[in-house]
Amino acid sequence: MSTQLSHLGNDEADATARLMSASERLMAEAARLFPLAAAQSERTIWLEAMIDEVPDYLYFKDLSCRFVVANRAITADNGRESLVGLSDFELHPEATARHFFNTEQEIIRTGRPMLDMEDQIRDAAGNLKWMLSSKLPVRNGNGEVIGIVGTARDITERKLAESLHRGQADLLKMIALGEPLTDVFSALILLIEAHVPDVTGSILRLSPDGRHIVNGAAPNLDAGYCRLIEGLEIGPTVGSCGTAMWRGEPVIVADIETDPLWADFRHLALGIASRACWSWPIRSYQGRVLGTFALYSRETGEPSAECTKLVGMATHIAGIAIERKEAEDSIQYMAHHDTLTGLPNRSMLDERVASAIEAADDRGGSMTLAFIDLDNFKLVNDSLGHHAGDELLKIVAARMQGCIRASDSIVRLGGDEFVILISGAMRRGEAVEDRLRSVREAVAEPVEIDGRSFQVTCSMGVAVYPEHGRNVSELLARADMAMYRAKEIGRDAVQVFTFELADRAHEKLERQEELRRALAQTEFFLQYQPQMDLVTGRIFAVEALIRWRHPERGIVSPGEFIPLAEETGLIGPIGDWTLRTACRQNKAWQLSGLPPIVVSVNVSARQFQERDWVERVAAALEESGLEARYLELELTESLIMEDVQQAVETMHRLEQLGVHLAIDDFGTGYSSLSSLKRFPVGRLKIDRSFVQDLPGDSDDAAIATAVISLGHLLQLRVIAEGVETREQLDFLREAGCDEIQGYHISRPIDAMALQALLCLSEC
Ligand SMILES: Nc1nc2c(ncn2[C@@H]2O[C@H](COP(=O)(O)O[C@H]3[C@@H](O)[C@H](n4cnc5c(=O)[nH]c(N)nc54)O[C@@H]3COP(=O)(O)O)[C@@H](O)[C@H]2O)c(=O)[nH]1
Repeated sequence: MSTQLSHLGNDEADATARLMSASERLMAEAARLFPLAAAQSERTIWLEAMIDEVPDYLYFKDLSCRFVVANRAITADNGRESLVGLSDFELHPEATARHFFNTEQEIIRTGRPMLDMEDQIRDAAGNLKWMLSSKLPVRNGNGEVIGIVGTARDITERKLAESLHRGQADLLKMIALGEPLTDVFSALILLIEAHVPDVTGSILRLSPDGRHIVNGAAPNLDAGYCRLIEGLEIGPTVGSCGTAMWRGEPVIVADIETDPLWADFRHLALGIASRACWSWPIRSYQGRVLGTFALYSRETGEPSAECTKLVGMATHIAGIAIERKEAEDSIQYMAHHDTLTGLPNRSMLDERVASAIEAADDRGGSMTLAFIDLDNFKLVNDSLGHHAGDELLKIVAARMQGCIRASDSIVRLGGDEFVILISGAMRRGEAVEDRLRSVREAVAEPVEIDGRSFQVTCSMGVAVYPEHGRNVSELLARADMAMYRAKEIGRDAVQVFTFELADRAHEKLERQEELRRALAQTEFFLQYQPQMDLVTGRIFAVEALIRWRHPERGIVSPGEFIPLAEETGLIGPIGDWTLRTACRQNKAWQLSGLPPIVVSVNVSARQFQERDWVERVAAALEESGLEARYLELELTESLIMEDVQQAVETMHRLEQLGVHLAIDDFGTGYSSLSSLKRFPVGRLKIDRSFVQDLPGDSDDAAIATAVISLGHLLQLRVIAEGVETREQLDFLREAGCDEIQGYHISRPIDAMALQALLCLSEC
């Protein structure tokens, strides 16, 4: 056979040359093996015999595309004795044959080979096969094309593996893109059905309670059958799937008709002409059973090893899909719910308020937001610990949820803050306060945590759409504002928002800003009010009293700004400033040669409760160089009574520093005599209110006398404040009071004036 390839391109010439040289080598090999077969006819016989041994298809066709030579592989696969003289039209369906014919005619017409073509054919046994084929022109000695030579190789397995890979990749992509689980399941089942002949797949899931069958997908299984098995309780003999889920292991039923596992359900399966059902559990990464992947077959029997391997892949992918969906669902849940109480959270509130507003607009109606804050929750947290605080929140949340109507929602904003959304208008004659009463009452029911029983109340602020705000943040801010007002008026109350409230809050905010500025720009200063020993007549101490030199309002008294400073937390830095300034001033008086006196500084509750308060007192003393015995801290009765245990501890630490402690405003609080005994204080200060009507008011006279006696019984010194008259002084001296403070001696004065006063009395 001679070859003329000069007219072909390089690649094509190479391929053709390879094929031709392979034939030549084949012939040379035949000549080497059979040197004695010299005659051409004999050589042809040997050559054909050799060609028949090749497992790939090898053939030669003439110009009309009829087989001239065809090896055994192609002949047998076509179910023939010989293909010589036949065309593809006699072997394949019309469309396939036409495709082959057109390709081959093109090769003959152009003289160009066609290499590595992939074609799908059906063999004589009816099996679909994928073939990789190359076809090349064959020329005679004159270079004329006289036919084609073709080779083809069965690549069905490789194609199946490729399609399986592609299918898996597509499935993983679907999972990654979060496509619906039923779509992923259906694609998975179709993939397996495409690779396992004559089976119908199904995926079932296990219900969240771990007890019931839930349909996943079964694109080719009878829908009526699927409906009938939905919700069945899994168990030791519940067909293949119910049993596989129950056992957590594959259940291969080769014959549904006889297998006892199907006793109660075989009529269902036989109704859809299924004779075998093989079910494998789908598991989570940690091994939890999530569902089953099952294959139904019309024939009795067991799955092949290949099928079992494929299903292994399928259950793995189904497990990933379900776990991902569960993770997605739980992320969604967490994004919209509070983990502690299980109530919806702020993001859910936004959505619900938006749709409640929409509904109100549609009906021309309204909706209401109630902002709820537990009263003194911090106290529970601080005194009983965070565990108790968390428990309380859970209990209260459940109680509130139990009180609201199905159409309303309750949300935890965070901490001890909740919001109730009341959709729609109130009923005729019903006020919002009535609607919220049951919630307040439920909250106020006694709570028992860790063996301790106590009660909490709550304060509520209400804002109504559309009167009080147009959107969720406006409504929430206004309900919050109203809630603060409810706290201000004594807690355990409901306050509906009003625009006057908003003005007040705005004003407050402005004053708060002014306070900040005052601190930054040192607009504060101290005045000092002398305290006199009634026996010696000596000024032995002064009380430091803060003042604010406001740029527009002039001197502002502490009674006006201390409560706001306490509320906003600014009392911390303001109190520090007072303490440091008073210590520095006292030291300065000492350094100026005056006899040492004690400076008394007021301490607010919030300051006193700060964790590092004692350290801050120590720092003020150290910084000023003042000895601790020349500093007295005035604590009010009510401050101490907020948390007696804690207060006594802090007082002892202060006592260890060496500072004096006094109880201010004595008589206005509720200190019990037993607790008073435990306070390491040196002085009681009779409140001004009991002094101002002395000596005329017999009640006040009795109280003042009693406080003096009580103080002395406890070995405390007693000072009376607000002494304005000689008569008051005389009465107090007569009653045994040790010391006095008041306008009668001196109004609060600045440091220079006090220095002069001290100098006058001492020098
Ligand atoms: N936490 C802090 N509280 C402080 C500080 N400085 C003052 N205060 C507290 O503010 C309240 C008002 O104080 P103020 O306007 O300074 O009034 C004090 C005296 O001026 C007033 N006083 C004294 N003598 C008389 C008198 O004869 N008549 C009369 N009508 N008033 C008099 O009494 C106030 C002192 O009270 P007290 O502290 O209870 O001794 C007041 O509660 C201050 O405590 C501060 O720096 N921090």
